[in-house]
Amino acid sequence: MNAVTVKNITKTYDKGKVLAVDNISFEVKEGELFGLIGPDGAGKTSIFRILTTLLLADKGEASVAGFDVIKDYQSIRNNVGYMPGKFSLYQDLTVAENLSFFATVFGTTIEANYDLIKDIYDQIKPFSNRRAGKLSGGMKQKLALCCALIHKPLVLLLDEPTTGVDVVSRKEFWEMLKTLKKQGITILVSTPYMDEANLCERIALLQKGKIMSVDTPENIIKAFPYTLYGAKSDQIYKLLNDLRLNGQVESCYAFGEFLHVTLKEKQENGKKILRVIAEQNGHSNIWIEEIKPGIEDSFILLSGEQG
Ligand SMILES: Nc1ncnc2c1ncn2[C@@H]1O[C@H](COP(=O)(O)OP(=O)(O)OP(=O)(O)O)[C@@H](O)[C@H]1O
Repeated sequence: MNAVTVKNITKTYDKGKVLAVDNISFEVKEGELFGLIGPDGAGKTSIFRILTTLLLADKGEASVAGFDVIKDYQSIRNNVGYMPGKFSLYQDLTVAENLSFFATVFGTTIEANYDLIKDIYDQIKPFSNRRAGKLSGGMKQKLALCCALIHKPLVLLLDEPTTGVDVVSRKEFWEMLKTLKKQGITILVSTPYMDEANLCERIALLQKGKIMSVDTPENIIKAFPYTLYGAKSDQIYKLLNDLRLNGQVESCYAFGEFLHVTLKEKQENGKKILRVIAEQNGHSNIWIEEIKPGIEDSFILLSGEQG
């Protein structure tokens, strides 16, 4: 059975003027760790709010844990754990009070489901009397996850849980998700960070309310149809412009300290062609190597194809 089914969902705002979600469909299998990957404004939060019954879609159907988002909204609320991007904690309540509040709302107790949250809660237990508003970003995130898990949900929906959190906490958070997955919980998580896509079993790449691809990160990367080159010289910005203006170059964009470049035609001697272009434009300290594409490269390519 699918844990989440989204079928031809469309959502607009402002009397149809803003198209936030554009006829999207995807499925999350039971026990899967599935990522919705896309930049700000791609439509991630709208999808989560539809799946958690907080927002009505204009068109389409969706179900979570076998329950329809409209007909069975009450059952969804009881079987889904939701960690919204913002405002999921009561800042004036302590860590322990937040947790017991969420347990009470769901008609359970902290003790009844403690085994599920124990490993995560142990990390914030020393601060159980501290107000949530006074916690660090990483600790807030752990507490919010405990609150979303306290009623032992079948499906966990996490909207940008690692946005604004330091690198170490982000890493710890993904470790926690792996452990929860092993305990049989289905996880749908959104993120604008492309590096986190590789930590999911399958992903949907989302842009301007449309899904561009749904597959494993490995397959999405494998489908990248060009040979990719990394390039730099002592005038990197000039090199970017020079390559973009050259008729043989298909795409060129800045990526960290390098440029990522593809050529229109598959060439045996692509490295040499790029070096000659750079030299003809007066560059020195030229470095050009064939490199492996990543999810970011696939995302940029698919975004371009989508226009
Ligand atoms: N209540 C609203 N009224 C009007 N437009 C909205 C509303 N909520 C979202 N939008 C617009 O819909 C689009 C999708 O927004 P959504 O919040 O779903 O995307 P997102 O991927 O979660 O991005 P973010 O991380 O910025 O929230 C954006 O263009 C956004 O400005």
